[in-house]
Amino acid sequence: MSLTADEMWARSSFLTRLVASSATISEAAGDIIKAVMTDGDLKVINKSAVGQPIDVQTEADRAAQYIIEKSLQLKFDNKLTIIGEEEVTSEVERRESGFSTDVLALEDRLPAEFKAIKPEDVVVWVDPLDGTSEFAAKSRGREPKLNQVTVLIGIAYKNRAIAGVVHQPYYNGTESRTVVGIVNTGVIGLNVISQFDEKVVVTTASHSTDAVKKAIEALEKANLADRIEKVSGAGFKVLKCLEGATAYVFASHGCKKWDTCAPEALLVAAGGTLTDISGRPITYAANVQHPNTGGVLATAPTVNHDSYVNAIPDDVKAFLPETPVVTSKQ
Ligand SMILES: Nc1ncnc2c1ncn2[C@@H]1O[C@H](COP(=O)(O)O)[C@@H](O)[C@H]1OP(=O)(O)O
Ligand SMILES: [Mg+2]
Ligand SMILES: [Mg+2]
Ligand SMILES: [Mg+2]
Repeated sequence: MSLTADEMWARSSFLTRLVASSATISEAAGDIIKAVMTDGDLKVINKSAVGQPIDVQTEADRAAQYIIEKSLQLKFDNKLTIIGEEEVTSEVERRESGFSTDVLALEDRLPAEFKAIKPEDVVVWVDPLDGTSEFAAKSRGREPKLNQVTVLIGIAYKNRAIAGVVHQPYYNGTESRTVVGIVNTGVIGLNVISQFDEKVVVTTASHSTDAVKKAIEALEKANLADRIEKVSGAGFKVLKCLEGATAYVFASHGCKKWDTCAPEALLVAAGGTLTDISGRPITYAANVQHPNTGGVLATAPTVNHDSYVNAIPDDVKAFLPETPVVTSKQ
């Protein structure tokens, strides 16, 4: 006899409940993102300091951050440590209290260690809208590639990314999809490709630097990159690595912990790997500095991660040090 949704919730551990709620909340955030786009006034601001490269934020980033944080804290009695890209400023009335029964069905496969996780053991890393430069492309006179926009909710335990929700509001035009992964448990929402006819390496479309170019050239020389695809968003690039690309390489430090936590967990759950450019694991402790100072290197399932790490030139690695863990607030 199959269980009702409420019965599935009642028998589930905290982690499965958190991921199941995050999946549905990411979809509510996706609805809000689409509503802002339909409304047409993105209310774009530049977050960066004077003299720094432009770093845009829109009303969709702000409103999506708001609904995600408020809904998660309401559902879990304000017990969560949430670190989000944006401040919780743009009020949205809606609270999402639903959850995905597809995610709750993973409960039986959850490792015993994960079943014992409590709210105070986790850090939730939220990027309410990854790929803002695409979302806001029209403000700079360019047609946006909206399928590159994602909502990212990542869960870290003992400093490691263990569960991730990657929601694509415009997966297929206006149709959305939600992809979820829990490490050592499973992936739902996408068919993982792990055989490759050619080595496609994805990298940044909007934040290229000399080091980024040098890393890519070295991979080409080592026959590890037959074709380069420049696309936006850390979430979208990791989805690419699950659907035919071999690697995601970003030898720069603009990408932050909320960009990589959910994608890393999803990729690792599928059998892939995500580290910094030197092969060091990325730490998601609550007191870690936010920028991924060591860059990002992700490889698809069945790909030899070390071969990519080894091909990155030493001077590029030296330029991208490991992220320090700090005790003071940043
Ligand atoms: N220099 C930077 N300044 C701000 N955000 C950055 C920078 N570089 C990367 N990011 C964030 O990392 C993501 C992946 O980078 P890229 O698309 O260049 O590969 C971007 O979508 C952006 O996230 P967000 O859109 O959430 O601000
Ligand atoms: Mg941003
Ligand atoms: Mg981002
Ligand atoms: Mg963002």
